[in-house]
Amino acid sequence: METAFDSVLFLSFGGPEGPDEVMPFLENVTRGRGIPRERLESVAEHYLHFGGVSPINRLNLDMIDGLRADLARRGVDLPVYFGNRNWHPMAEDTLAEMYRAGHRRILVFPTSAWGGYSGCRQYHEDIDRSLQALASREPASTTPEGAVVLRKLPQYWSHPAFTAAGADAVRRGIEKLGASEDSVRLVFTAHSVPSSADAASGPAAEGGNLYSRQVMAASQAVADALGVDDFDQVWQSRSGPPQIPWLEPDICDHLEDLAAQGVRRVVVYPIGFISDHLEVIWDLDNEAAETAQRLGMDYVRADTVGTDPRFIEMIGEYVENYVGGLGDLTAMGCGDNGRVCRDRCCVPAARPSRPSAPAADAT
Ligand SMILES: CC1=C(CCC(=O)O)c2cc3nc(cc4[nH]c(cc5[nH]c(cc1n2)c(C)c5CCC(=O)O)c(CCC(=O)O)c4C)C(CCC(=O)O)=C3C
Ligand SMILES: [Fe+2]
Repeated sequence: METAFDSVLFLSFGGPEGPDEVMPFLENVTRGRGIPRERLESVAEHYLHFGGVSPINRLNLDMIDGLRADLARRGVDLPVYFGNRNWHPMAEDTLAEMYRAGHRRILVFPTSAWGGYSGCRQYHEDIDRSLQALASREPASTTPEGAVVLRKLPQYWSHPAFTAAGADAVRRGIEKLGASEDSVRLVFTAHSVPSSADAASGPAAEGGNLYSRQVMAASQAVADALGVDDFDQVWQSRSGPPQIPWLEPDICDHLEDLAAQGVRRVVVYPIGFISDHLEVIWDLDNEAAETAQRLGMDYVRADTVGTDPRFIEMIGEYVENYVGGLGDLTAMGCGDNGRVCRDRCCVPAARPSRPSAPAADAT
């Protein structure tokens, strides 16, 4: 097979690997974001509750293993590298390593399914920042002969495999609750974002709110696959000062409302994330689970898609479709070298780029 692309960068958020890394990691995440210090300290405690280790890196490496096997099955002979926005291995370092290994045409798979600033644009910014770092480390990368292309793969929130894997996760969650006379309320959750950032994403003609509209459409698709008419869309893990509006309702407030309505059994599916990382295991398995328990509700948190074979195959399918250089460049979220997406996906930026690069050299 002729390959226009020679490698894959699996690009994610990053997470600490021990107690000493928690604060430096959080400082990278929140640099220039105006997140109150108290919020940082309480989030640090969530990480410290798990020994300062976020499961996110291991979960990403598991998906990468799956992807490697899937690519081998397809006969797509591309190495898969791993890099992050906020912690080691930093995307900047991984890109330099890839460059030194001779890779010049790189497909980037982001671990966010979504559009909008946090879901899409920030990954373009990571690519841009990594290229800037490469220019100073490897000046040849700025010459025509040494030039690099990093092509971000499209958003996959509407891919049938994402829907099917999610529907099965919910099905398993419902089974875990066990049989009962009482019906089960299905609740979808995704990471909250500032309402202003949500409003600013997506074509103005369509009313902005790209991220929340995508999340709701994805939830609707999973509900349809399950034949469920009644479900709720809620949000989680908000940060930022309380006076600034973020997408609501929050999952815990919503559980209170459901209990007041007499709902006794809930399955919560974190459709906003692709692995059971800290935002899932803390905010849902601890906080929301405790809230449900206090309210006397039966509560099950459904699995994220993670290493579900259909989801891994979806990633492999994207790589295979784009490897020859023929993939659809107009697909939402797709773009080269950190240049913003077509279709006015996450333009205009809800916020300026970060004022400075994160501490890529910190250990
Ligand atoms: C839309 C979205 C996704 C989904 C898309 C995607 O997956 O990319 C996501 C994922 C994640 N968010 C994560 C962790 C954090 N997010 C924070 C802060 C923020 N997230 C935001 C949005 C999102 N976040 C926003 C608008 C902020 C405010 C500050 C800012 O504008 O940047 C903070 C700061 C502290 C706090 O929570 O206040 C942390 C620690 C982890 C890693 C978990 C682990 O370590 O296992 C993951 C995968
Ligand atoms: Fe985008």
